[in-house]
Amino acid sequence: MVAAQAATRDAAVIVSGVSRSFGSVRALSDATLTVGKGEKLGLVGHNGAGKSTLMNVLSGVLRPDAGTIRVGTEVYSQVTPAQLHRLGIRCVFQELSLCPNLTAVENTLVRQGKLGRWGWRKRARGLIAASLDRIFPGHGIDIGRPVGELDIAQRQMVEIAEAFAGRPSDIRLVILDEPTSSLDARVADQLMAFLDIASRDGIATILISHRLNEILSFTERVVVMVDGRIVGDVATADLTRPALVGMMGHLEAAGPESTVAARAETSAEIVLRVEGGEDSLRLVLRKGEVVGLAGLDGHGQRHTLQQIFDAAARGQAGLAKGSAAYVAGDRQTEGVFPVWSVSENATVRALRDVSRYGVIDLAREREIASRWFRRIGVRTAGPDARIGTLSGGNQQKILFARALASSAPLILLDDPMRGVDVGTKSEVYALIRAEAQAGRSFVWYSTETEELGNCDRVYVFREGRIVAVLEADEVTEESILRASFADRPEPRIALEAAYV
Ligand SMILES: Nc1ncnc2c1ncn2[C@@H]1O[C@H](COP(=O)(O)OP(=O)(O)OP(=O)(O)O)[C@@H](O)[C@H]1O
Repeated sequence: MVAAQAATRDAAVIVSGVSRSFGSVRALSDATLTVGKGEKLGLVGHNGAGKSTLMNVLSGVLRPDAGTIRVGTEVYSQVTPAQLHRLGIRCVFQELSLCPNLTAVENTLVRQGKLGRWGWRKRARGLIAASLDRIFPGHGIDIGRPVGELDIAQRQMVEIAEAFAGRPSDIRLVILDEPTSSLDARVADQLMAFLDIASRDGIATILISHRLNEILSFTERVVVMVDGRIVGDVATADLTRPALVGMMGHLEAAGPESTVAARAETSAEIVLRVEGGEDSLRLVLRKGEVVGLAGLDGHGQRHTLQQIFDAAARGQAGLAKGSAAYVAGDRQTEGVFPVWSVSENATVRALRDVSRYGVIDLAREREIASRWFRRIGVRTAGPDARIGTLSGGNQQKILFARALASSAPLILLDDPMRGVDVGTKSEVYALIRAEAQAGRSFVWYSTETEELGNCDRVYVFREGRIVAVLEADEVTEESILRASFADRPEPRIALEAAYV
């Protein structure tokens, strides 16, 4: 395909003919790529296309089977992560890589290595605090807390700040794998504005993202991967969204992702009501409806979902016991069972359906799993593959299959499309609508504004309260931000909900 490679003399890094296989899966095939000094490069492709594998080779985490990496004047066929860190190549991993029992400050020491024997804590604190303040002004993160106690968006911010900590002249290239997948629009914008500054400082970035609008707005050049190969390399100015989706392969060239128009019957029975006091805005969910939760991340949306889930798990507040299934976006801490197979992960919520007299019927387990994998388009080597061998987006799809394969009438979605590719997303949106039409009800928290257009109604949260209700056609980034920052008296809502 077209080659719009950066000029070699200004190259920060040159990857030549790199391949990597996992057993029979050829994850990366003869990849060749030049990243220019200070360049903002986008890397896109369907789930399992090989993007993370390329990044892992570039960061020294994976050894390539063939090919070389050139950094400055040196050519390497194999490098260690420590070597690459010294050469100024840093990564922000999709499955965040911070040690959860250490604080952000201690993690900085682990990353940076040499901070001296004495006073390292103060130096590490200074580095991470400065980096967080520079990229995410007003972040409010306590860098002295163990990282495992931070929510997923905060962990993502710390991971990003770690990668950019230090003098710009020491950093050559930062690869960011889905860095905004848990960030709300405001924080994602802060990051994008910072990437411009980094670029002016001579730091090159590779942005891997399924948020194609982000790729089109913030990069200079886009590289497209399909099935382990680089199939396109185009200046962003010459691209449109449909053209980009088309280049990503046999995925439908969808327009904007919010394509699900059907509306639920307004007279359908109410299945859930989250009540406040007088004058407060309440959340009402009817059978067959899809309602969205929006607003800046961390303003009570996730907490509300968890309260509903807990009430359903205990059979309280009018909800039948076990009537809700939860799809977590934070798959690392709340989602997958890492040493289980993909079918075990998918059917764990439907154990009653796949067992007889307390014994799991393996054939039935595989049958249910395979059916849902086909519906959701999971790419896996087979139902017995370990879930950890799947690409991030495919792992996320398994969590979806788990919830939908259960018989729960109420599905709670906690920003569930993290890292899912654009083609699959539109299929999953249609699937959600089909399940809603069949009588299931959905409460869907999303940090992606576009996605909320799929909902019948959207509730905007601010400081633990619902401050606005938007109809689907009123949902825009601007209307959500306006409600999120509205300077007016707010109705009080008690999220210790009363359910019907
Ligand atoms: N450790 C592993 N063992 C076996 N197969 C693997 C392993 N890591 C990756 N793969 C396979 O390699 C292929 C490429 O995966 P990769 O994670 O690079 O995709 P990706 O483009 O980053 O996808 P996503 O958008 O979902 O993150 C997939 O088929 C995946 O299942």
